[in-house]
Amino acid sequence: MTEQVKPLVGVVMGSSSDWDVMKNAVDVLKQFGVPFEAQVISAHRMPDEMFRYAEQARSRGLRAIIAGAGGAAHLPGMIAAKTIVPVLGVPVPSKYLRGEDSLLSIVQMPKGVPVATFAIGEAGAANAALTAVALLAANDDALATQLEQFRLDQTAAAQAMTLPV
Ligand SMILES: Nc1c(C(=O)O)ncn1[C@@H]1O[C@H](COP(=O)(O)O)[C@@H](O)[C@H]1O
Repeated sequence: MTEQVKPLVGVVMGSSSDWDVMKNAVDVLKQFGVPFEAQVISAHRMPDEMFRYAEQARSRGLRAIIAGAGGAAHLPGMIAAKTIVPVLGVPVPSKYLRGEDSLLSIVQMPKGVPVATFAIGEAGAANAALTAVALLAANDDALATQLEQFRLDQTAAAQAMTLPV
């Protein structure tokens, strides 16, 4: 029997329709070898499951929760209301308001219940995961070295950019 690695990061989203955006977070966690779990939890459609997830997050060993939602995006804030595990909120682009509604729903938290809020869409999801990696790297030298290398590679790629002039 193989031993299950306990997830350190939880990735949750309000709908499977958020996956194309939120998979950018999952891809980063996979790239860094961070144990994670990913699932649909909707504050509006699954409130009891959402509270249970938030209440158990810390005792289950999660160190960060990446929560993405679109429109009336209450999921990140309501999870943050029920746990002290850092919540990283990702506004998913919405059908009618291009995600500006999602962004404002997530970012305008009352003082005392923070959600670290990222940019709308794919870059926001990837950056949320990179921030989760950085949080974990504070107590993990190997992960810190990996993150340093990622940034060096990124710098080299930018330095190698040319223009068609
Ligand atoms: N904002 C929320 C929440 C929530 O905050 O709990 N639950 C679902 N949704 C959002 O509704 C949008 C449309 O969902 P459907 O595609 O399932 O109709 C999605 O972007 C989802 O995140």
